[in-house]
Amino acid sequence: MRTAWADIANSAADNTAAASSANDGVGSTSRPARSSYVPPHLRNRPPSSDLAPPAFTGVGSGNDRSAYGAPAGGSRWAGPRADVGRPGSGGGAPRFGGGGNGWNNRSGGWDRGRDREVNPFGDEDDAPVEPDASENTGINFDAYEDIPVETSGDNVPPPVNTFADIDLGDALNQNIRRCKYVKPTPVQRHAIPISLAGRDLMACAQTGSGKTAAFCFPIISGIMTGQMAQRPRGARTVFPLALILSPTRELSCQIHEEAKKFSYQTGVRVVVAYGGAPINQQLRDLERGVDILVATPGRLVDLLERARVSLQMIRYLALDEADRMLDMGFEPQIRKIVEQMDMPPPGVRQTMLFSATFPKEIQRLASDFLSKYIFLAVGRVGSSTDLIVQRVEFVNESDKRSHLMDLLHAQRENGTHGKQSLTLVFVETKKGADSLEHWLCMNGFPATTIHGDRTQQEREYALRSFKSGTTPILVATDVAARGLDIPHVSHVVNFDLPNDIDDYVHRIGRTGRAGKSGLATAFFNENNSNMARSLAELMQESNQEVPDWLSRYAARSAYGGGKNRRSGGGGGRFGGRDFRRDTSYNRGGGSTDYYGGSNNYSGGYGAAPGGYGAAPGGYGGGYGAGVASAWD
Ligand SMILES: Nc1ncnc2c1ncn2[C@@H]1O[C@H](COP(=O)(O)OP(=O)(O)OP(=O)(O)O)[C@@H](O)[C@H]1O
Repeated sequence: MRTAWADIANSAADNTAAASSANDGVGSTSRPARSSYVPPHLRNRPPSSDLAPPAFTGVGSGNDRSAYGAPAGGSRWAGPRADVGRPGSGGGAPRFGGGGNGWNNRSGGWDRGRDREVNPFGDEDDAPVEPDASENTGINFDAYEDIPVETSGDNVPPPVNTFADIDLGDALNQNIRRCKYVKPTPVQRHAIPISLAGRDLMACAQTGSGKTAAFCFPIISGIMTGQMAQRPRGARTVFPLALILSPTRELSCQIHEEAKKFSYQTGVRVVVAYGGAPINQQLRDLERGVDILVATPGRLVDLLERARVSLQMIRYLALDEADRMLDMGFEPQIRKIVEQMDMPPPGVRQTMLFSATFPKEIQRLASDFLSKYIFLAVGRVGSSTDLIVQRVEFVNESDKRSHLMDLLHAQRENGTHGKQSLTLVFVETKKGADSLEHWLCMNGFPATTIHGDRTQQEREYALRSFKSGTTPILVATDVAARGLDIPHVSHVVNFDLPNDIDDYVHRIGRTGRAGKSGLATAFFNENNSNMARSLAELMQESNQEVPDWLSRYAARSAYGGGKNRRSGGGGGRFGGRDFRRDTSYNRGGGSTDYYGGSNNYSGGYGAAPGGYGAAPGGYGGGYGAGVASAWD
């Protein structure tokens, strides 16, 4: 692994030399006035006269995004790198041969007048960081190595094995080292080259497997190195180049924090906007400049309607938890943002959709937002990682509290209920969350709660208190089910099971992240019989022991009950993966409208077991009002 970083270091040294010889002398010597626009790739350039403006090589592109500046991944400084070896490089992502050192080796951060970039890595100095064997170094990441990967679409760029295989630029590489990421996770290995090649992407990979970096790295790198058209200067309107949407405020904040780390000293500025927090502070942040806007849909619509944000210059659109963003709760807002405002259309902007789950009906909806996209599945669509030990226990409604108490006592006795071991308990309703929290506290188990009826301040306080271990139990509704990356969550309890197996996958995915193991316990009773079959299948698929009684429930129950989205007529859970391969969607047969050409489907999964998914019933899913209201 160290070799990989040594490779980067060596290539960086080479690149420095290349950059200085390629550039001869017209750099700006003074900091621009606050009002003048400075393209991101120029912001961190040394204030000396020894750097020339870039020789834009106008490298060819297989995409047609040039109307909005350079083709995504197409324009790089000083021509393509020979060692990148990306396929279809006509439309590939040639890199700037100088490796970006011309501007990346400056430690000053943003050039925006009064702003000084805070070091998101804390007090560490700026010395290069060697990977530390204790954290994020890929321990157990080997657990992901033999996961089957499926890609489909036209001319899929091959995966890379190391970060050194992809030229993300020195500043970003240094931040990757600071994050102590030694090697890319499987989804990163596949998704990053695809995105750097300028391709649209629908990516499905297990919870906790590093999807955030998989969409952030190409965006940051693209903004750093791309030739962007001059952004208009509205009186108070800002024009971000990238938009990352996520369904909850907390997740948007988390992505913002991550993206700030990845973009530290790159000159790329990331701003977050989300509901429940004072808009004025967010407006002030936006006014200071924004390249990447991370937002929840509601607050973004507000900003768009006030004309404080324009999407006219968007080059990159990423939807995290994309299936959630496009289901019934959010779809109208997302359509408004993406289709009815001023965002460039698919094929002009680059669109990336990520989630751990992707029901086929949602895939079909999502295809409206994409152009000639590549479908990537790392592991089975909607599967959970077998790093999570799943247990299901039959517990009657009236016994749930005492059963939970037994579990917590056992944890305490085993010494696993310390600061380093957090327990997340999911319940169905907001009232239920408050009442369980109160009861736990009364019984000597410090707990807090997060749900949609709490103020944003209370939600943030609860999350902080949980993360720090002050209250090692968090009782939550589905507002905390997706995306949150909280270290040391060792146990997820589904006190109330959700009505949708995908929600279960996301909930239990709050543990067993980044190669670490975790435990998930579900309380099951008669009220959950519509979940029996999908739950048993999911457990089987993740090599878990399925109790006999659950198998009997599963055998009795048919798909299609309740709100099980899996029952949808899209072929079911274990059918084909990319919905474009499903004959019921394949209008023309053979090569379809969706592919826009031949495909190189490289699947490798066995046939669907047991005829699952043949059940009738269309997409009858959806969320009860109480659940939906937990979201932003
Ligand atoms: N290459 C890497 N090496 C080591 N750790 C990594 C790497 N990439 C990501 N991580 C870490 O893995 C954890 C999970 O990443 P992330 O939150 O992006 O997962 P995810 O796939 O988006 O999960 P979810 O589906 O729950 O949203 C994070 O703590 C992140 O810092």
